[in-house]
Amino acid sequence: MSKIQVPTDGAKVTMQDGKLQVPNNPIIPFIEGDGTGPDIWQASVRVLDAAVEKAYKGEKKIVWMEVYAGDKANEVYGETIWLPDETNEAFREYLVGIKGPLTTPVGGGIRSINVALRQILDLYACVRPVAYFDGVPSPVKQPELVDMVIFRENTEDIYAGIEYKAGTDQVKKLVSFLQTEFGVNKIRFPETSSLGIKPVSEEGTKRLVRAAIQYAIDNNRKSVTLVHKGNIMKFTEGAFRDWGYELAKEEFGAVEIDGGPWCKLPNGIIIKDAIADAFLQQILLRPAEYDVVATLNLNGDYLSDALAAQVGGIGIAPGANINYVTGHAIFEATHGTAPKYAGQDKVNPSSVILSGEMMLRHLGWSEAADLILQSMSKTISQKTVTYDFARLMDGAKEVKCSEFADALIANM
Ligand SMILES: NC(=O)C1=CN([C@@H]2O[C@H](COP(=O)(O)OP(=O)(O)OC[C@H]3O[C@@H](n4cnc5c(N)ncnc54)[C@H](OP(=O)(O)O)[C@@H]3O)[C@@H](O)[C@H]2O)C=CC1
Ligand SMILES: O=C(O)CCC(=O)C(=O)O
Ligand SMILES: [Mg+2]
Repeated sequence: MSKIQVPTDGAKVTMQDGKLQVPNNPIIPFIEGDGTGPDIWQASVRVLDAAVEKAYKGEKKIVWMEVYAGDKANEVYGETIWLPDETNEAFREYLVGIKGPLTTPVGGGIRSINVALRQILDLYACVRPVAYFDGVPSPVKQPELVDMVIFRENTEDIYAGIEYKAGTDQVKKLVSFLQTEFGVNKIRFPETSSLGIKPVSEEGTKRLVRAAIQYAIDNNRKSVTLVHKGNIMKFTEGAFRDWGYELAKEEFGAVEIDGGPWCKLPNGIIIKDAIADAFLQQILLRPAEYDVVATLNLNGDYLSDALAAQVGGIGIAPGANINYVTGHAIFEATHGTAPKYAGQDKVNPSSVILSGEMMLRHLGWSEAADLILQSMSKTISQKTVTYDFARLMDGAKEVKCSEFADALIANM
């Protein structure tokens, strides 16, 4: 039986001829999230609604529709249900949605619901902009030099969840197959190994790199860097690099610089690559040299949190999961459920609010999105901040999660 209450006063976002069609009263499905999710969502939704109201004076309005996943799905649907089919169907039907973080247990238990949503809806690009707001406390000397947008492949790599546990019949069969059919003798402890499989495809790589290059072109960015560990994982991460360059040449007219492999698009955008370990030190030492980044799933996960830390932490790190072909998109913060702060009305809601800002821009409601950015800058410059910034800022006024939302609304 359906538990989702479909609002009667809204209309669907649709996709026609590759363009999003957005009514003035779009129905937007949302998942509140686990842990600190409910506190953050309650603060964020007020800010998003206030920005839309201020920008469009009632002419446009988001019609929210709650859908369930994680702990709340358990409460609403019963103990074994974490991601109901009708939640997937709602995101499929209404195209654009937003979610809070959901818990994933370590070692055993359910596989990630967050990853499942991306896979089920084929949201192949995880887009995470990382930019600095003046006044945010940062561990680096010149955080303002960080202005990057991560395009993380979101459906492949070891996140595909193809893993076999040590000691099981499955892993024994797989080890034996590798040894007998392929002569593999490099599994150091075959009796006690678990195995994981890392699928990386040409199609998966090319659609992600295509999105990253198109984004760079549309937003006048300077470069796209393919980040990989292709010296070690030659046919997965190395192929990601090669397919990326190939696509840049075949579809975007890139030509090699000084014999390659770096190349340049006709409009001057540089396509380059970096090995992931070196890249992690370069972003600390020379962040201004990097702009749009296209990378594989695991690298992108690590990189997102590391880069977020450079501009103030994952309290202010937004993101989106997008399929540019079907138009499906779910916006979500980079951070997780921060469970130790659950129910304390304490954490920073900025990551979800800025994910909402990305969603408004994606819907074409840029006036409302701009209001959020302006008010975020103003509020931070007034040193009215949540605990995460307050603990590193001299003279800050520490406010609760909900009070930070109040301050943002007052500053619009
Ligand atoms: N997309 C998703 O839904 C994601 C879900 N997860 C899941 O979340 C759960 C917890 O993961 P964990 O590794 O602890 O990572 P979290 O991102 O949840 O939290 C780690 C630390 O980051 C800081 N932090 C996180 N969110 C905020 C915020 N909104 N404001 C201020 N600070 C924040 C806190 O730092 P401090 O302690 O210094 O105050 C917190 O202890 C796991 O089950 C994990 O799988 C993780 C990532 C993404
Ligand atoms: O799904 C999870 O629990 C973690 C996912 C994650 O860390 C991410 O997507 O950045
Ligand atoms: Mg992560």
